[in-house]
Amino acid sequence: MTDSTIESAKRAAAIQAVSEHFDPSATHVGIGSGTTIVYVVEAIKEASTNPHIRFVPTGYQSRQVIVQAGLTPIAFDSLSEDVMLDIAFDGADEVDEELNCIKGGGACLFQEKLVAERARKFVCVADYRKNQSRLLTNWPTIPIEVAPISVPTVLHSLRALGSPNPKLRTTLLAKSGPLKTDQDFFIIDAPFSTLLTTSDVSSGKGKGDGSDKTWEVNKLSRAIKELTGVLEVGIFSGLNGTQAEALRSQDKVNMNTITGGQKPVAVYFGMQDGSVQVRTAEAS
Ligand SMILES: O=C[C@H](O)[C@H](O)[C@H](O)COP(=O)(O)O
Repeated sequence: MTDSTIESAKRAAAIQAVSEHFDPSATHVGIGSGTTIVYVVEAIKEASTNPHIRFVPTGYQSRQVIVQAGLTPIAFDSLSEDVMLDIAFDGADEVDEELNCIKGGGACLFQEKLVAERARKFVCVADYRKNQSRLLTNWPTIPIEVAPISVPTVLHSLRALGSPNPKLRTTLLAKSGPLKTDQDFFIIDAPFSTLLTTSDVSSGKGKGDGSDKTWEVNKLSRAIKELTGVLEVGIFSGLNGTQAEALRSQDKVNMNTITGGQKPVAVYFGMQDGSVQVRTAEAS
């Protein structure tokens, strides 16, 4: 596989995702982070002449991409409480067959989760390397954003949860040291055994509660999030925006629905042969 095959795959997936989900009459659109989102913004720029759309970035790089495309950014915390984003687009590091995602490979995950949960529809765009049936198949670790002072404690707790060798992520620069996120926090990358899906647990393939060091996606996400010092976990799981909205409209508000959905309603994978494979919530 060449770099140009991967880049063409990302571009093809972005073009199709935007043509099938971007509505030029939208008012608020979330824009994720990473290398794939650049192609999404290019495709949106092509498709839209509406100057009234406000684009909500998920961090510094994301805001730069919006501004460089000549689009208008608006800070997440300047949105009034009742405003939902019409849609959010983002990349992913790995996606399983139930559309659970690992994100944070580029150190953005906290703002990405805020934006995904605020969107009526969250759509992911990725290349073929990210397309797996279970999480932690090809992508090796769960990225976790933590308060700097908590690093030793969180590393210790992650080992207790079954992660063999969690590591503080460092910069690749000559001046070495921990990598800082947009919140000035640190990232820990924690490996675990390949994660079970909810259907694996319901069909008796394992308990997924970590008792034998094997975890189901949602259970692991919750267990890590509960550790003091953890700001956010790079697992996007649970409900998608459509499911969360349906429950909210029936007044079935609980801890899973009050914050909105984290999972995408659709993932577009650019393939090696130039085609695009689409995985949707209905099919999962
Ligand atoms: O931290 C970065 C984000 O979660 C990205 O969306 C993710 O890492 C995918 O990035 P890329 O599109 O560069 O593969």
